Amino acid sequence: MDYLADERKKAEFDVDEMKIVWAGSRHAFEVSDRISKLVANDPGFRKDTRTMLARKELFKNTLRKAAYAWKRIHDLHLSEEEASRLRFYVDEPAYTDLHWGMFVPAIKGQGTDEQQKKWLPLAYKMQIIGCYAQTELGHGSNVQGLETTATFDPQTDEFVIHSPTLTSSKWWPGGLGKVSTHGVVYARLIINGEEHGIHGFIVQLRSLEDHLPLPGVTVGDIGMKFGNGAYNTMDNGVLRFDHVRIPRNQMLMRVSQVTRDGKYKQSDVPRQLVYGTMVYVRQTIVADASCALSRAVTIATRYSAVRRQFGSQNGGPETQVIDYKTQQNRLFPLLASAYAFKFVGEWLTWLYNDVTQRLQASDFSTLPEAHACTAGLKSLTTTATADGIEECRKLCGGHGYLCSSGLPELFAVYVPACTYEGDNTVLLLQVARFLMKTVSQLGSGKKPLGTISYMGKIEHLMQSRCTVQKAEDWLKPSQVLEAFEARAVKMAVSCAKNLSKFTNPEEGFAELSADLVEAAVAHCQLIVVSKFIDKLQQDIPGKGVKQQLEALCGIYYLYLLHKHQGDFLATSYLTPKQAALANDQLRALYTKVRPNAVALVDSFNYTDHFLGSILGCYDGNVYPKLYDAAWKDPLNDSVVPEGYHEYVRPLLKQQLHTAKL
Ligand SMILES: CCC/C=C/C(=O)SCCNC(=O)CCNC(=O)[C@H](O)C(C)(C)COP(=O)([O-])OP(=O)([O-])OC[C@H]1O[C@@H](n2cnc3c(N)ncnc32)[C@H](O)[C@@H]1OP(=O)([O-])[O-]
Ligand SMILES: Cc1cc2nc3c(=O)[nH]c(=O)nc-3n(C[C@H](O)[C@H](O)[C@H](O)COP(=O)(O)OP(=O)(O)OC[C@H]3O[C@@H](n4cnc5c(N)ncnc54)[C@H](O)[C@@H]3O)c2cc1C
Repeated sequence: MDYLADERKKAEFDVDEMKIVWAGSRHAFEVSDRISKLVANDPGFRKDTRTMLARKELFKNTLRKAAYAWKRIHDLHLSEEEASRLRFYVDEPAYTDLHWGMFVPAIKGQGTDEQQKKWLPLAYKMQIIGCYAQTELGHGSNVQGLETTATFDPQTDEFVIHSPTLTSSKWWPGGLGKVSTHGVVYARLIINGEEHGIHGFIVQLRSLEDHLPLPGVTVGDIGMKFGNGAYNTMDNGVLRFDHVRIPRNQMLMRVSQVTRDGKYKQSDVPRQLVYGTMVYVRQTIVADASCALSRAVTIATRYSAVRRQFGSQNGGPETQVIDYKTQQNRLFPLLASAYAFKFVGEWLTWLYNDVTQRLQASDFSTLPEAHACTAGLKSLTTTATADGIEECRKLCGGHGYLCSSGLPELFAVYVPACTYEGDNTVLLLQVARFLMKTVSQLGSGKKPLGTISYMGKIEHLMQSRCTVQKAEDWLKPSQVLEAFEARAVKMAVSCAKNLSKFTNPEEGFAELSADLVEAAVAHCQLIVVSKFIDKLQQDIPGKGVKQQLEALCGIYYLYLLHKHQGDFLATSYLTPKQAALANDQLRALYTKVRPNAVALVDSFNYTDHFLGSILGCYDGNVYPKLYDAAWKDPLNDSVVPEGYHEYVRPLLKQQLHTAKL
């Protein structure tokens, strides 16, 4: 029986068409739908006991699943696209994520043609397994501060890789701890006693015969991480080198080269391309944020429609908690954010591909913008998603705290996204630097382009005032864009003015960094809002689909406007009355979305297997499933628990004795 059938009947739009919008295209939908069902129906990919397994068992099971996934990919002759969807729906962090997601891209992006020809076929066939070994015990954010050294030995035409201090131990790389045979290792290049900064080197770590560490290599796992199951399926590792020698041609040499006679040569590509893999991965993290958030929102929305508390009239049913405005005010902006992040993720993928093509044609002009966008949007979307998953847990009341809700594990797996691939604050400071540079160049005649083109309208935006007179005026895209642009420009200009009061700019930057981070957030929110609005300019087929997306877009920006009212008021763009009208419109949009809420999360097309949540199951039959699951807990295997006779019975006996006295 479908306990959510009444909710589904209320939908005012074509869910099948929305599924295609969410997937990105009909083709993407068909691949995703087919592969998600394939994984869901295969007992080899079960994950329902994951949070109960001890680490060793958990890890072995992950190795089994990764090998099984590889076998299925081969047996079924899956394409690259299908294989990546399969790994996604298996839904278990594994060493393969780093192999495919960082090791291979690092070689592709930073290796010469010759190096790619040698290493990529081995990696594609998984005849070698790689990780991305950059972070050290002492330094993660400050990449220039890494201490591992790679010293060129002209006698033997080799680099000597060495960990000179405890803090230079590599620490965190996923897949390194127990599995990787190779790593792209980042180290300080030294030639003839002279330092040339951080470079990537392909280093073999373990024997391909018996998997033992090669001479001079010390390697292991760094230990349990936050949560049950969760990211503990990954072998994040520690690695030390004791004068390990590698051939010269294992330095990744696309950006710079070391010649046979020890000359350091820089290509005509910018040095920052050494950071290229991080730009690539940050872009994929933005696309993934919408997946994690939409998953949590699906659980919270379905459960909120099933759950009833208070409000019974004449013995009738109680109120569905989704009908409380407070629940809507917490849930619907997250639903809207999931869609917003999807669309900005699609756009960012486009931007990344565009910059990659330009780089190949030696056009480096858009690299700073690509860095600022990937860094800023990675920070914005992962922070909102991690907070959003936790909010969804609270939206599910007490039951949200059970592992069977799926939310604790989802949070534990997701939350390190705020730290890995760049700490979110550190990344926003990068955006702030980019904004300050842009403001300082405004008078120079250099026209700001792309996501900062609004800075070109600085004179108008600094003077302009909001013209909203009634709540519906907040539905006009031009009005909304101007509001977000004026806020962003005014916050950036205010920071620039305050910075100019310092004689030492770096000192000023450090002192004002909290304000600079807020200016960066305002800029990034403008990008997300504008990309959502751009999406709505496209032809979107399907009955009612566009109207629903318009309502969600409105919720996204009006919620932000409400939450950051202080910025908009302080920059004098809005009056308090206009801010109140925005809030009226926001409530009206909640009412519009309410009957469509369950159908809007159905449009994500997640299987029950992928959701991994009793509260979020498609049929809404929550209570019997929760009740049954409780009895399956290993603690209920016996009626009297282990340890009773040892630790509880003696206490009870003692109490009986005291009672007699
Ligand atoms: C999935 C799970 C697996 C996880 C894996 C990991 O976590 S892996 C580990 C992940 N680890 C991390 O994510 C570590 C995070 N840390 C970092 O990425 C860097 O240390 C930094 C960006 C914070 C500072 O960089 P810095 O010390 O070089 O100092 P600086 O600020 O002075 O910048 C100098 C110039 O370079 C520019 N520029 C910078 N980056 C890029 C870029 N990517 N592209 C293009 N350009 C870039 C910058 O704009 C500036 O330009 P300007 O003004 O001269 O025109
Ligand atoms: C689950 C997980 C997987 C990972 N996988 C990999 C991997 O595969 N390969 C790899 O190489 N690394 C990996 N990492 C490491 C990761 O990239 C780093 O932890 C990350 O870049 C943050 O660096 P940090 O740990 O040095 O943090 P720190 O920089 O020490 O951050 C500590 C605090 O200091 C603040 N801070 C730091 N610098 C500044 C500043 N300039 N201004 C203001 N505040 C500042 C930060 O905001 C933060 O609050 C992984 C990490 C995790 C958690």
